[in-house]
Amino acid sequence: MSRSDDSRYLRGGPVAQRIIAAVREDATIATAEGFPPKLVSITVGDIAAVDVYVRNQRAKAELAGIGFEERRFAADITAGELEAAIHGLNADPRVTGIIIQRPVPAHIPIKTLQAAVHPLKDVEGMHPASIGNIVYNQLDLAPCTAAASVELLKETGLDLKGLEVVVVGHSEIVGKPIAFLLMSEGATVTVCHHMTRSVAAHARRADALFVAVGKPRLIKADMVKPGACVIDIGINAEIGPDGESRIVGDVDTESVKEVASWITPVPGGVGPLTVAILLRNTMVALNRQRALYRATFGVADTLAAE
Ligand SMILES: Nc1nc2c(c(=O)[nH]1)N[C@@H](CN(C=O)c1ccc(C(=O)N[C@@H](CCC(=O)O)C(=O)O)cc1)CN2
Repeated sequence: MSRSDDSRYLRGGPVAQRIIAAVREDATIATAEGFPPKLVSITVGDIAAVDVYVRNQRAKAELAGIGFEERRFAADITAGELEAAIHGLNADPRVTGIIIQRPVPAHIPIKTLQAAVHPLKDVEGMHPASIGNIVYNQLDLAPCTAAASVELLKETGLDLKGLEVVVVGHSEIVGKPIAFLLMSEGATVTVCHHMTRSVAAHARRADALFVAVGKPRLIKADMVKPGACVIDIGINAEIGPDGESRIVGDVDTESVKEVASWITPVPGGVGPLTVAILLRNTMVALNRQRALYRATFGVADTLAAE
């Protein structure tokens, strides 16, 4: 069966379109009221998968009526120089959201950069003070890839309460937030990582399996419970047999789709939804800024546009 007509594929595109249409309405109103949303992306160094992400962010931000600017920095920039650039963006009232694309080079402590972003402009909720919100079940602004992955699981209609979920990968931007988001929904969550003794043994028990490790085709059919939902979060660039660069996930899709009831394709699964959620988060951040202006200055909240 071809990719286009297989109902087992859980596609992010249709959900992303719905979200972007709603964001567009919000952004149009906010702009008319003198508060145009503007997202600034910070990229450090050259990484092909990140370039794909940023290209899609720009295209979808334009569709949603959100201003988008990319600031690119050389891989040998210092952490101090980057922090100074971020402080400049924090102080600029025209900038309403900041995203730091990951990964950054090893000499830059990512936590220091995230902590430099003003929490009100933190569109990923990755400031150390913001990431704790999901521990407290405040879920309206969560890290985008994690939120997109959970949103796709919800599309299956499975009851999340008590669902056996296994997350392979425990990064702070994807695996850990997924675990917290799912616990908030009542799922029973197991997180596997590089010290887990048998990832396969855990994975085979899962009603829903999330994979985010950056290892092409790590998960094979014999690691998946029949009827499970498999959410593939891997974005790995590789050269295909035709000599062209292509993106593949962490799941061996062709074999796993014979066992799973749902599987996210790569590309076309979590990726498009990640971008849509980033734009939705951008509006959540903007609305928090507006609420603060209102609380501080009364009704006038047109400062950003002036
Ligand atoms: N600050 C962050 N950095 C990173 C995150 C994140 O959530 N926040 N996650 C990944 C992002 N990423 C890979 O580096 C990535 C995300 C989304 C897409 C994407 O749009 N994919 C689409 C389109 C593919 C295409 O046009 O060929 C899809 O999968 O269908 C690409 C990459 C790491 N960094």
